[in-house]
Order: sequence, then C-alpha cells, then structure tokens
Amino acid sequence: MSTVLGYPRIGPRRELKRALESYWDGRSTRRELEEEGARLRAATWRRLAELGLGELPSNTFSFYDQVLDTAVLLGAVPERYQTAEDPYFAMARGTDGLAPLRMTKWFDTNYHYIVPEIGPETVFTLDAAKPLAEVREARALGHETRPVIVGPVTFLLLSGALDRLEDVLGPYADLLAALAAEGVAWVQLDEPALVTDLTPAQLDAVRAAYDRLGALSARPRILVASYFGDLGAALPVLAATPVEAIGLDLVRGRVPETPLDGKTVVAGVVSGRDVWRTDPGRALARLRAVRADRVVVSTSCSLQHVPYSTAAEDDLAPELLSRLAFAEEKVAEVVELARLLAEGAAPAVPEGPAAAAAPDHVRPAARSPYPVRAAAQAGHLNLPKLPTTTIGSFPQTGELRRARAEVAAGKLAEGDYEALVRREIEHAVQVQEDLGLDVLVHGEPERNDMVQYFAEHLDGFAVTKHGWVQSYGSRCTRPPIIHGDVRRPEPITVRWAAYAQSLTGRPVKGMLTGPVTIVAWSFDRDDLPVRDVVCQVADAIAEEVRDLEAAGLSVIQVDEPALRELLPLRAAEQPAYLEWAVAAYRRATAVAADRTQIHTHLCYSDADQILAAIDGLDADVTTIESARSGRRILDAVSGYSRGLGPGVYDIHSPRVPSAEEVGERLAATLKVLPAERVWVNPDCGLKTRTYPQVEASLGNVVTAARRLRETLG
Ligand code: MET
Ligand SMILES: [Zn+2]
Repeated sequence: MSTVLGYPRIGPRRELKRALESYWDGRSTRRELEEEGARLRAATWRRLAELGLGELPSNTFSFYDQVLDTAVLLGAVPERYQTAEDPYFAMARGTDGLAPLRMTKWFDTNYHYIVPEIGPETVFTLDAAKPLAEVREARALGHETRPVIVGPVTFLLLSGALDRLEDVLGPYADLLAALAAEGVAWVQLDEPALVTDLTPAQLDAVRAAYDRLGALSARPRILVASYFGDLGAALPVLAATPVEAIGLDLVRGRVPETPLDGKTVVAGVVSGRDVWRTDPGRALARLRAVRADRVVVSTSCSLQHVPYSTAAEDDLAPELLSRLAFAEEKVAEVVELARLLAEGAAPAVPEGPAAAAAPDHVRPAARSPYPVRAAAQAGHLNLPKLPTTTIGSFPQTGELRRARAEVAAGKLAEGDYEALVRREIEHAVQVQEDLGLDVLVHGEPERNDMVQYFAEHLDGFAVTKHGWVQSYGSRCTRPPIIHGDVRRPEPITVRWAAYAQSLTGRPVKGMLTGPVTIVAWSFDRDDLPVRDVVCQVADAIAEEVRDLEAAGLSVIQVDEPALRELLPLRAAEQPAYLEWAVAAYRRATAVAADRTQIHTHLCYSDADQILAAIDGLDADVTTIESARSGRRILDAVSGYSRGLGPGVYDIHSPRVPSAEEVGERLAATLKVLPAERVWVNPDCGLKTRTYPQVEASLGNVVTAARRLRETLG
C-alpha cells in the first residue's frame, strides 16, 4: 500500500496566492475564493489518483494554515475575532482594529503556523464542517480519503496549553464519531511534537489522549503520524495505545528495533523535506526492516515543504534534473516502492553520484582579541558615540522590480539595468548623507532576495522557475537548490559596495549573507553533511570579505538571521550544531584585518535563546530585532561586551516612530549596556518600506541619537 502524509496546496502556479490576495484586496468574492480552493483540491486528488497512490489524504488543503484550521475545528476562536467580518482571516492577518494572532516557525521548517490562543477560559466545541466537506467533496469526485487533522497533543503543546488536554479530547471524540458516521475508514492525527524532547508528564498526556480516543466505539481507524525526527521514548507509549497505525519518519528517524505487533506502520522513506530522488535500494532495505502487521509506504512528512513538479523546470541542466524529485515525482516514488515491496523485488536503479570530499574543518579562525580590534577600528573609523546605521536594504522600488523582470525576459539590456542599480545606489547614499547617518550602506538594490542573489552567483547552486513552497498564508519562497560543491567564481557584491564607497567620505558597510542562512534558506544536497556544505559556503563568503576589504570597505556585515533555524529539535543535538555553526561564521569572517569592523545581524531568531552562540560569533557589532520583543531581549543582553545595536525602529510596520519614542528605547538600552558599545539602528532591512516612511523614521532615529549624545557629553 502507498500514501502521502500531505500535499502542497498553493497550486502549481501559486493559484491560491493570487486568489487569496485578490479576495483580501476586495477584487473578488468569498465565493470565488472558495471555488479556486475546490479546483485546487480536485486537481490534487485527481493527480494523486492518476499517479497510482493507494490511500489519498484530505483536509490537507487550507486557506491559510492547518494549525489555525484546527483551532477553528475545536471552536478556539478568541472572542475579539468572533464579530469580525471574516474571523478566520482576522485571526490570520488582523484587521484595521485587531492585531493578528502570533505566527511562528513550524518545527525546524521554513513554514510558519498561527499560534492558537488558548486560555483557561477557552471553551472547546466541535465545528467539523471543513473536514466533513472535504471528505464529501472528494467522494463526489470518486475518491475515498483519509482526513488529516493536527492531533491533540501537538495542538496543545504548540498553544502552550497541554493542561487543557481533558477538555479538548471531547471535541476530538465528537469529530471521530462524526467521521465514522460519514463512513470514513481512516483518520490521520498529526503529532510532530512527539519527536521533540518530552517530559514524563507530557508522555503521560500522549498515553491518556490515545488511550481515550482509541477506546471510542464509533470511530475510524486512527493513524498517528509523527514526523521531522525519531519518536524515541514516545514510540513505546504510542505502541501501547489502541491506535491502529503509527507514522514513522524513516528518513530522519530509525527503524524501530522491537516489532510493532498488531499495528500498521506508515513508513516515511521518501523525504518530504528535500528535493532529491530516493535511493530505492536504501528505502527498500528500511521498509523490509520494519516489523509490523502491515507496512504502508509513505513520505517522511507532508509534501507541503517541496514544490509541485520538476516537469516545469525546463531551464535546469538535464543531469541535475534527473536527480531531482518534487512532490509529484515523490508520489511516483512512493507508488513504485510499494510495488517493489509487494513483489519482493530488487530495485532497478543504481546508486547516486559519489559524494564530494569533505572540506577540512580545522583551519583556525583567528582574529586578535576584541579589545585590540576595537582600538584599531576606533582609530580608523573615527565614529561618534551611539553611531547610527541601518541593516542593509533600502526600499525596493516598483521600477527596480519591473526592470529585473524585464532583464529576465530579455526585454531590457543588462547594461541599462546596471545603470538603474547605480542610480538607486546614488539615491540611497544621498538620502543617508542628508539624514546624517554615520555608517552607510549601498542599499542592496541589486538583490531580489538576500539568499537567492548569492545562489545565482555561486557555483553549486541552481535556481528554479516554479519551485515555490509556502512560507505562510499567501507568502511563498523559491529556495535555491544546492547540488554540488560551492565555489565563488568571481566577486559578487564588491563592485556595488565599492561604488557606494566612492560616492561618500563616510564609511560604507559591505553587506553579505552568512553561510548558515544561505544554506538554511536553500534546499540542501543529500550527499554531504550539512555542516560540510555550510563550511564550503563560509569559504566562499570569506573570499568576498577579503575582496571587499581590498576594495576599501572598512565595515563589513555578514547577516545570520537564520542561525536559530537549523537548531536541532532535540536538546542533546543542539550544542554540536551551535559549535559548527559558529565555527563556520568565524571561518567566513576571520580573514578580516583587525581594523576592519565586522558586523552581524540577527532578527526573528529569539536572540535570547542562543545568546552564547551569538557571543561566539565574535562579531565586533551585532544588530538584533528588539522593537517587538523589547524588554526580554534587553534583559538577556545586559552587560554584553562587544558592540550591540538592539533595534529602535520596527520596520515591519508602516508607522513612523517619533524621536521621543526612539529616545526612550535608547535610554532603556543605555541602562543595560555601556554607551561606548551601543549602536543605533532599525530592527531589520528597509526593503519592504517606502522612501517617505524610511526618511521620516530614520530622521527621528538620528535626532534621538544626537540628543542622547549631548547628554552623554
Ligand atoms: C532578514 S535580515 C535582512 C538583512 C538584510 N541585510 C537586509 O537589510 O534586508
Ligand atoms: Zn533582519
């Protein structure tokens, strides 16, 4: 038998994105949006059936997010949203008068879910309309399906409310009864939280939940799907409950040593997290090692994390294309593996290409101690106290975006585009000089994206045409694919930064993306450990640092906003990760001379959770998000010994902060850090803002910094 745990839903050409945005902008009706949703679901079921998949999932579609859908299913809609015109999208995106619910990363993926708001007063009541409607809709098209729902333990753990387990199990039981009444044979309850470190009390909750749901008389058979890692201690707990099937991630996790008697194992041997073809020999060996009553071949997790199909990628080299598998191709692999398993046959396909040599990890990353560097930089840069700077990008104008699209389409000459980029740099530099900022940037007008731009200029990366994956809601990204050894054939950013520096007497900060972030926001290769790939990227960035320095840049920023993202889910594996991630960063930056000031920038990365690692980066100046996380960050960084710039301007909002407001934030910072170490900067890059917003806001930032400087004498 064969199945998949979930499927992409944004549409092969991002149809859902367009339908959502048109509805939100008032250009189409709710009904038109619903119709597009129905078309996408029908197309998915038809395709899965055509590919020969045995058991089809349903309820994997969502207009925004599956965790939000589960909150609605359980009636957990906070009161303030209930009277909104469209409560669902009000929770997801906010309205004029209402802030949206919080959003955060789904385990260690780049997908973001909406965090349900569950308090002691939340009343749970079942609203099973959506899964029931999808079951009926599929049936009308001739498909029996297995509805997929986020399971109670994961739902509550993500909501920080596991103490409400008793109360939530009632609606889950009602749901199972409703599905049984509908004639549904199987239901899938997703429990990825079971692959994280669980306390004994949390394991008790797993046992209680599935003993209770398993004991119901009128219910479909239950598949508890775990993914993103090994179940560890949760496996024997689940195995002892009456659930009929357990989904195991056999790409990241191990084949259980003990037999799972009486159970079906849904064996995830085709990775839902990468873009590579599965080695059929290894997959079959794992499938044959599983001891259970029945084995169903599956993906390691939902395929929502990979693009639709490689068929649309006609620009990729045939050799690379032959190694790739996106969602459709992975479904075909699952079907083929199920056939081979049933026939007891050997696979016909040979092994993949030989692995590349691992780089040496030992090259020492040595800069002088910070006080020595700080003195050299002070003499060289001559900056005032509380120096002002920005994070790198300036507003990306519509003209620039259009021009980039025209170059890609061959409608605009490369030279004309470059002239436009230069004009943008001139403008950004002029604006910064007029505002009186101390350390300038060139504004990153040449970059469509902080990772993709580097991917396009490094060997070993490929960029797709339609390889979109959902990041959140209507937001999609097109991660580059790392497919070979990474090398920098020629300088990437040097001419832009050097041009900006030629326009001003003030220091310009060269702007690079760090090795961990480049790899975290790409699809990684599968034939080399990730730390080796990061190490190769670090060496390429080090060459860029050296060339920027040689071109006369005295300040260089290497951004690592994704440092926290690759953090392993299990605590035991985290120290080793942080150690090599930090080592890679130092490898990228240690080539800099003492008098060159190295900056780094981190945002949405809960800086307080990885502060020791941030310290380990050994950057001369670190700028972090703080306008929104506020006090917590300041408490955490209190007494930090090198340059630090907690953001004083929240760039995620169009609002212009007043000089007084910025002054108050700075004063709070000066309570926990010595004035010699404090930098004044926004939370993040300015590329999503407009020039009028940016000029007004940065004007107030500079004013506030100047006022405080005076009081410091
Ligand atoms: C997500 S962090 C962004 C950093 C980048 N240098 C920018 O300013 O846009
Ligand atoms: Zn940022």
